Amino acid sequence: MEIKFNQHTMDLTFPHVMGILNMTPDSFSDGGQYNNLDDAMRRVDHMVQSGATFIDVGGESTRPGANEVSVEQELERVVPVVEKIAKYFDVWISVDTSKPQVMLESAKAGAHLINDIRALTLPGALDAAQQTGLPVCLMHMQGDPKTMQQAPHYEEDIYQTVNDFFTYHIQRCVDAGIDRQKIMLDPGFGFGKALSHNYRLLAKLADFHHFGLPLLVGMSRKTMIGQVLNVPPSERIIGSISCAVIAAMQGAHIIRVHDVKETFDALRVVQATLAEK
Ligand SMILES: Cn1cnc2c(O)nc(N)nc21
Repeated sequence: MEIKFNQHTMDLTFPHVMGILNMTPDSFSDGGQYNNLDDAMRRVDHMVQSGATFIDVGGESTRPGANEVSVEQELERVVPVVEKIAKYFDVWISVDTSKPQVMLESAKAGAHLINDIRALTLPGALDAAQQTGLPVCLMHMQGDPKTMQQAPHYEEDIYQTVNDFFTYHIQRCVDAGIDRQKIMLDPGFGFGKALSHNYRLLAKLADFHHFGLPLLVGMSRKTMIGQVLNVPPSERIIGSISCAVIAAMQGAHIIRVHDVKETFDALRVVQATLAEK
């Protein structure tokens, strides 16, 4: 599995670790420790040295209950960081945004992937993504971060709901001129889902391979782990690694995490196993 775009080839024939770089003051897990560029670059260096081959740069917290951020604020938080990572590091840069302007500016600054938790549904987002020519990750979410966890409910099987969501949004992107081969899919763990919804999606993750597209997953330190272990985010690393291994053993291509070194080592054990399948 590989994605070709703008003279780049993204090799997804092995599982990748995507390191999280929250440039937000309220990120639910790293508490916004990286409020300035130098701290952010030190964090990126640590994650790349630890095995991350993707860095996901976000300027708007997407945790449950999070407030929205202005486009100016998001541009200020994200674009300089994307620019500096592109200049100093050999790593795929993902921009975690729903705003068209942030997509366009980040692409100009050197981003390689658009990671939109809202699946390009804000006004102008679909066209902006198409204009960048970059690969896009389409993630399922019910509702929005502010309210999504108040009472998540699905009339039908969550797998079917997410599967139909992917079918619809892939077609929407193709109709807008985005090459189908540039699309990645993500079930959106924790985005408008109760505990059972999250684990059913994890249990059936491999069934999404029928689309023939890369799968990106993010479960790191999330409530779906906290609810099983009854521990705070800082004590969810073993649960997070467990989720990463369960996903990678089912062929997930990109695992979005806080704990890069630990996940990288776990994925190398997964790779050794899959190589003997
Ligand atoms: C920004 N962000 C937070 N959680 C995420 C997840 O699970 N997937 C993707 N694609 N992005 C996420």
